[in-house]
Amino acid sequence: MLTQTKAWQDLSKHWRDVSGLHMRDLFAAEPDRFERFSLSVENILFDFSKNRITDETLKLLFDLARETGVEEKRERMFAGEAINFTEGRSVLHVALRNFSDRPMPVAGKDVMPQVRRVLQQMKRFCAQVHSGDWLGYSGLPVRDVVNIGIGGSDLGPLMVTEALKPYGQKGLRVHFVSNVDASHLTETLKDLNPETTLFLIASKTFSTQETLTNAHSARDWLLGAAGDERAVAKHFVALSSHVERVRRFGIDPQNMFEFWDWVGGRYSLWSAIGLSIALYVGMDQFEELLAGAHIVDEHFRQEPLESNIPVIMGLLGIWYANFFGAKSHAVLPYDQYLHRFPAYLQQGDMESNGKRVRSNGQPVQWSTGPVVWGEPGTNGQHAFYQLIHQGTHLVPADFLAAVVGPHPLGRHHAILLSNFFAQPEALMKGRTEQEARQEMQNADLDANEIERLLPHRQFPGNRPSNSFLYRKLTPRTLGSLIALYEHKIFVQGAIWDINSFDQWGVELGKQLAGTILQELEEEGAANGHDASTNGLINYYKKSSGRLD
Ligand SMILES: O=P(O)(O)OC[C@H]1O[C@H](O)[C@H](O)[C@@H](O)[C@@H]1O
Repeated sequence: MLTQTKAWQDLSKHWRDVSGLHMRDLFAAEPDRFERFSLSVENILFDFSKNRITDETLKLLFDLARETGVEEKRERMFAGEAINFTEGRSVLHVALRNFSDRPMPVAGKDVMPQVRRVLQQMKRFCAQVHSGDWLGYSGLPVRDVVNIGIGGSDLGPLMVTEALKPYGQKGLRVHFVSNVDASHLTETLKDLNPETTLFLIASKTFSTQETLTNAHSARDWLLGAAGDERAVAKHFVALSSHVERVRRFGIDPQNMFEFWDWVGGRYSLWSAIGLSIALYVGMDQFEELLAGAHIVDEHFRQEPLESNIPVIMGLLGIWYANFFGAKSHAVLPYDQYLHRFPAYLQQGDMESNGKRVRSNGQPVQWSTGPVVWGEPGTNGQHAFYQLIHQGTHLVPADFLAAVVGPHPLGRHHAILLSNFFAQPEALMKGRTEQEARQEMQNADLDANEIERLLPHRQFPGNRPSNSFLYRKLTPRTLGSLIALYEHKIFVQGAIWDINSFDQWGVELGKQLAGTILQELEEEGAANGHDASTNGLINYYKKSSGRLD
């Protein structure tokens, strides 16, 4: 039991000793704090010195990782064991970017040949589309690619294609339709030409209601223009693990790019689900993305815990969630191209570690995954940073930025970076009473006014953050960044003793929606639910003329 491990108990005691320390004082006493508490991998500098930690804290956190078997669990993942124990599946997204010659076994069989086969198939397909050899029903090449998928079949490729805009291939545009709200598909298709549009139907299960509904409507849109079923083969490909359902939808399995049940949806952008990425940036750059992730996989697998970045990211998160009671974690990219990164990590982290049951079936007695949220800096500064600086919640935050911006435009990048450096500093230092008073005296406020405003204008600081400073947002660096977070999530799930790889909680709402959809479409009033749900459904039915 986690809370009964020696390391946990030592950490609890240690927390009482250090939680009152201020990082200002730690920095004043330790001039080498930055050198001691920063690491790097693949052009990414990870500075974790602005955390409420001492050497002893880190030592105890590493003890916790050891005592809870993080290293053994990591080995079990890389060895292809069925660590997704509620679904009996391996968790082997690392195989999708395995550039070593190590085999990756699932149930005793190396999966690398099939991984390479699909990569080759993606490569051939990208070449055909890029060269203009892949033709639509009227003989025109592809101009627009529409990925229809949701959750892991949307967020990863959407985030990556946004992040890698500067690497977009000329002439090919990508679009993402996820929401079953007809507005999403309608708005996307309104400016597209069916003759030059290619749909990627991305769904691991190929049974997701939103995706299939959108895919059927997209098919009708195409057939409305083409008038001939044979057009489907030229305009629809499937990215899925379920060949039978793909066939039933009417997509030729020849046009299917396969992945496997050992790839979790939220870990799938490295698989065939990444086809929109490969089409957009080219297969070479897609492989660079994989290579960046592979570098971090090797780092995670081989580095001792003490210099292992994802391990440290995970442990720091545990320090705040379980000892300081932090409930959320902010991800703040000072990089506009990463504007979907927080949204992507919301699924990655919250669907993985939003769990309340241990591996032995007992409820956990400790906090698990935090609420993950964020927006690009500097926008967030003008919206919600106030709460992070001065509110009553402790919000550990990750700051991310590139040394080299993609657009040399005036002083923009220097200004952006000045904010990237200033905010973590301000969070750490706060503003003392003395400083606040001095500032108001300098502004010639009268003495009474100064005393009245003093409590409002000082703030305690001591708010922790990590800074990630990478050289440039290349496909390789992006791959590394994403993999760092994937493994962080793994480390935390391992310590919390939960299954980071299932998502049963998502099911209940889906089942209820199925029943309600039927009720919306049939005669009469709904009466099988609680009074609120009945009331809402019947209000809707009356208002839309479906009920007298
Ligand atoms: O790829 P699909 O099978 O269509 O699944 C899409 C998404 O739907 C589900 O509800 C899960 O919660 C997600 O983990 C998954 O990524």
